[in-house]
Amino acid sequence: MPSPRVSRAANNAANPMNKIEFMSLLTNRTNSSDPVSVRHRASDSPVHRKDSFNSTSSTSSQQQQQQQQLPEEDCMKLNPSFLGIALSSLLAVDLWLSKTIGVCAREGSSWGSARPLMKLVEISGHGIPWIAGTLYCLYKSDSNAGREVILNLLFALLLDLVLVGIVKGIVKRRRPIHNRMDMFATFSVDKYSFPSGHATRAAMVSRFMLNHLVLAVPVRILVMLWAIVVSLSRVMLGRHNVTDVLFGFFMGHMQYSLIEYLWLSPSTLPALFRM
Ligand SMILES: CC(C)=CCC/C(C)=C/COP(=O)(O)O
Repeated sequence: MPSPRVSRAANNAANPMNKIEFMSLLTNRTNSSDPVSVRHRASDSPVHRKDSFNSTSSTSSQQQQQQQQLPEEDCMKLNPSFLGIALSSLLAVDLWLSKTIGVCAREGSSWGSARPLMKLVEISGHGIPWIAGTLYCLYKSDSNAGREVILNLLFALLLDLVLVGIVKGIVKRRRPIHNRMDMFATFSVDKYSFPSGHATRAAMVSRFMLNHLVLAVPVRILVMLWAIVVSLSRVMLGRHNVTDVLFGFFMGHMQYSLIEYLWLSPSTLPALFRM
């Protein structure tokens, strides 16, 4: 049986690269006072070890410069930032929670029998009934104050469609894979899910109604519940992830504040109110 020393020597003779690589590691360790070798030692990644072999076979200054840059690149790959980890974790929780809540995503899902009811809730927050209803109220309104409020609601609904379309087009987040795309009347950007247009509309319209209509307390509670149910139904139907709806709800509130700021009135836009 050959001794370990003899077999190692035989191995090195068979594969000279082993010996060279071993020597290059040794050189890096022994020259610890040399700043360049300390830098080399900073990375023990296989990529870098391969490069230290190259440095022994070629010593051009360009390659040395390249080697000095590599450890920092390696660090970036091996140590992702805290923000990166936090975002990936949030995404994982979002996907898991959305799949868990998506109990009406299919007829065969655990709450599949409630799907037709959820689709009615979906239509109650759709843009077409809201725009058509607002136009009808505008046509029927006989007071200037009423017309002003309804015109601003129409403006808010149109602005919502534009802003949601822009954000969806920029973010381009796909709808959840468990969603069945059987939605009523959609635009091309509605293949994207961030943010939920139903959630923005529900938040904005409910705030608008609570602030500009005189409503009895039970009706006010119903309006708030409607906004919550419309938003929740988006995840239950599998149309959206939780973060799409949460951001949509927040964006709807912001849109309402924008409408308040841009409020159209006979003094700011007299031509619109002369009709
Ligand atoms: C066709 C019109 C006037 C509006 C489209 C409304 C719609 C389908 C929005 C998408 O909502 P989600 O982003 O919540 O799925």
